Amino acid sequence: MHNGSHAPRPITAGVVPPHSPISLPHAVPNGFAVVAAGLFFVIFIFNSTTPKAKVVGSNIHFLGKLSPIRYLQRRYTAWRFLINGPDLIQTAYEKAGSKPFEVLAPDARYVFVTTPEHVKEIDSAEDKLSLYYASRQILQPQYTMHHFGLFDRPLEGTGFVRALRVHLTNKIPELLPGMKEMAKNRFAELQKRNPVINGVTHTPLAKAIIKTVCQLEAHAIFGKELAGGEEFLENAVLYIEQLALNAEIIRAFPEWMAPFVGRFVGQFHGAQRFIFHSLMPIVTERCREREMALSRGEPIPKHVSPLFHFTHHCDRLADGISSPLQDDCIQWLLDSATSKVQRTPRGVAHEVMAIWFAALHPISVTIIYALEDLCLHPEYLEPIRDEIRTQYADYEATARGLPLLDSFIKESARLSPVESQSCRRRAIAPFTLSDGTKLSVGDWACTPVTSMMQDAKWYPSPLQFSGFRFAPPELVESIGVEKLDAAPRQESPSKLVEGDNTFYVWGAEGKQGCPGRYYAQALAKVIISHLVEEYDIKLVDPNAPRWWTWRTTRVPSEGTMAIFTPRQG
Ligand code: HEM
Repeated sequence: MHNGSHAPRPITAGVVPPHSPISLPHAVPNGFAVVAAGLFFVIFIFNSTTPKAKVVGSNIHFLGKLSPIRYLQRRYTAWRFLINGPDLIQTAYEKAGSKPFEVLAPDARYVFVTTPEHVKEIDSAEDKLSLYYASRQILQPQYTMHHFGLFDRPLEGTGFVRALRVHLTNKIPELLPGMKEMAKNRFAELQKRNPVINGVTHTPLAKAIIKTVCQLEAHAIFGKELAGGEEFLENAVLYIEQLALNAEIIRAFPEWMAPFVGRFVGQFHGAQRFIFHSLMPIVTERCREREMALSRGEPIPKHVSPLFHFTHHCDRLADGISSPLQDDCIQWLLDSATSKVQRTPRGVAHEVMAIWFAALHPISVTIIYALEDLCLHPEYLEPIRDEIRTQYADYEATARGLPLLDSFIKESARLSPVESQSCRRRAIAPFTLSDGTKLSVGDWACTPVTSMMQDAKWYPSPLQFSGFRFAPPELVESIGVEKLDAAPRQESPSKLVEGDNTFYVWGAEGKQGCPGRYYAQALAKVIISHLVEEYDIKLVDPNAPRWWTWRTTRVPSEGTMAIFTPRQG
């Protein structure tokens, strides 16, 4: 078992620490433990025999087809997946070669594929293998996103993908200057609340980064009215934590019990209601404005993001040079909606809540691990700082550049990815891969993203951290540091946002891949640039566990403390 400290084997299974999104109580009374164990056993047996295992042609074996011992072994492995997922995937990956392989979880059978041909097959069978239904199973949105899911998303695609892939991506150059200023202010403000020990501020790294990212993303996604309120921002983070916990509880039970369990657990967690009811008046007003403008044949009013008011864009606007793209995510969703229901206030509010879930966690975690890696591999700091000092202004003006930082983040994401499973598609109809592997309704197709990114077939010295592995070779050579020059590199340079047949961090390369990736990498560059430029950073305990795992997700340890010392000059 690996605990996430900086030792080279990054595939981990960890213990669940307290105060984590899915934390367990420290000490439980004995009587309670017995009842909980009994309940767990009942659920275990019950869940193992629910209708989802009885689909026609399923490869999930149940009691009738297997010996009782074999059956119990398989169910035990399935439940072990919750705390040991990445290791189980890695073991199966190593055995399978390039063939598809199966890993069982308590509530699904996962079929992992690794060849580009198979990935293409699973990505292009949208009528049978659905990203949307996989997401629904993960998130349980009916119970965790204030009754989202009352309508089914049309299979031909949705407006929210366009809202992010086209509108948000196009807007990055205009957002960038305001983002840095906002990151600076937010981080400094959060620092004031952190404990001072022996005259030094100790920063809980995960919390500080999540809250900083939350502030920046809230402006782009929820709009200025909401992003300015501290209570709203607190609830925006809490909503994700409660969602993750509630969805896990619901998934521990058989599917037919979800409505009861979902309604029950939902009562204790109010952040989803807070977010929904905060959004509704704003979205309703936007819908009304839009309808009125359309009925009068007038242009639809645009809402300017406050990020524009920070730096030189402010001057440009003052000079009368305005951009036609001055609006926010609520606006883009309304503009991009493909059905009437998605243009209703409820529809838009739900889409915003779903986007928020996709947006906040993975990029925050990517930034946290990259900062930790910078502390653990300080030899990269000076070249990166130098690049920021000499090229950040260009980056801000063009949204292009910072290749060393880009490569460093990519290497960090390769060795400490947020997820060990990507390209998830749930079978909504039976499906057969070209090699004859069958998926039944309810099974999932997916890729073993961590195992592939750490395979010596494609990555030389795959477990060695090489921060400039993906940077252009002549650039690395020009730094003139032998140690960095000698570290393993890929045959061709590539950028963080570029996926390929061995790098599925952003999902499949087809139209279903992550629509927020360009914004995500900009956010990471802004926040990391600001922090390394303004502070010397060190970890209080560089050997402490960095993460724990739940299913396939690597959750940053809340106990990781860092010291940010303002740099002179
Ligand atoms: C490091 C950060 C991020 C990572 C690693 C990441 C990764 C992914 C992956 C693997 C998928 C599934 C794609 C597939 O299965 O083919 C996905 C989907 C998605 N991502 Fe990201 N993402 C990140 C940041 C963001 C951000 C910042 C946003 C929003 C601004 C976003 C919005 C979405 C949405 C809305 C989807 C669902 C697309 C759909 O259902 O069709 N992501 N992302």
